[in-house]
Amino acid sequence: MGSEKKGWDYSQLRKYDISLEQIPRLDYQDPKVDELMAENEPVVITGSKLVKSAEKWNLDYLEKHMGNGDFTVFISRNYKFKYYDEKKILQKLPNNETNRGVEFTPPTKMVEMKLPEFIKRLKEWKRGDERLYLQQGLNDTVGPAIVRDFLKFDWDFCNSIQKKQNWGPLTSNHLLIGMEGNVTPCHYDEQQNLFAQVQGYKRCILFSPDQFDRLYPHPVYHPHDRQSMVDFERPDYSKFPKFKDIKGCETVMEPGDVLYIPIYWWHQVESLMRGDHTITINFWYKNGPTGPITYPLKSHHKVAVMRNVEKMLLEVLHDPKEIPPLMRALVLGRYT
Ligand SMILES: CC1(C)c2ccccc2-c2ccc(C[C@@H](CC(=O)O)C(=O)C(=O)O)cc21
Ligand SMILES: [Zn+2]
Repeated sequence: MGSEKKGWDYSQLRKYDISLEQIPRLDYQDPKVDELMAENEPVVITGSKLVKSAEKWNLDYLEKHMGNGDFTVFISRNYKFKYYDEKKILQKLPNNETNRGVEFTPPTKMVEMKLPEFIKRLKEWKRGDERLYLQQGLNDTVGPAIVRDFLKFDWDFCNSIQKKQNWGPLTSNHLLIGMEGNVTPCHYDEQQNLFAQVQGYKRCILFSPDQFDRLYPHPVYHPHDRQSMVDFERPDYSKFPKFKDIKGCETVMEPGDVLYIPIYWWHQVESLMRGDHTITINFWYKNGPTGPITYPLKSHHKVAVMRNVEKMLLEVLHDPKEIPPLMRALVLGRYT
């Protein structure tokens, strides 16, 4: 990103000790876009009209047209919005023991909020206040004008990608309204994601699934399943030594950009500091049928295998503490 007018500068990015390449930015008509997506490689698609009908979605327009339904808003006392799965907080073990001895305090609160209140708190926010992040699945509770804009998304564009890449059905669109400086910490999802930037600038840092052993995800049974345990701002290299070798890629998204976040790819997303609020719409698709399995397995297949092994071991051993000794006995000295 040279000196051309880009509407942001490096002082608005958080500093990490991570080596990052640039994610390619290609025009939506460039055939290389399809090639990269077919390889499950991330790419920033520019110039599409995917969410052009939403470019007028500023806060006043949304306040006027979003209807008076409740919206899901996450509240955090710091700038991080680390996702947790509520269903995994209080889980019963088969022998009726709760929590598997996991003490978990949710790092964010999830509340239902009317849009005018959310916008008021966004506008009145000052340093030290709690931060807010609206993350609402777009459904029919929104007002008719928003439905009209939604229907005017360039569905031919994303439908043609879905078909070309042989993806499964579109499962959801989420409207994300974040405060400047908000960070969604590093995690992976099990869906293909077309991440469309509508307002403001968002920095996306991505890592391939083969960086799994450098990002130390929480155990599968943990509420923070799929999220990295490493705090990028203060990495604990004694607990997570391989994080030092991490290799990733990044981009700063501008309004109109569409980032392809391939299934199982790790991503950390931050709304630029001092960059005003951001608005994003994501398009999540189920993955298509896995084609002919080739060997050695692709790294994202290995992640799926590891998840299944963890689930099976937990099912039979009951106690998570029994997993490391059993895995060591199985591997050390035998599969070296
Ligand atoms: C994980 C979570 C909370 C969730 C649970 C259940 C249904 C939907 C979603 C959902 C949707 C978007 C985000 C944030 C976004 C990154 C960013 O823009 O901050 C991102 O990570 C992505 O688009 O994949 C996060 C979530
Ligand atoms: Zn995600």
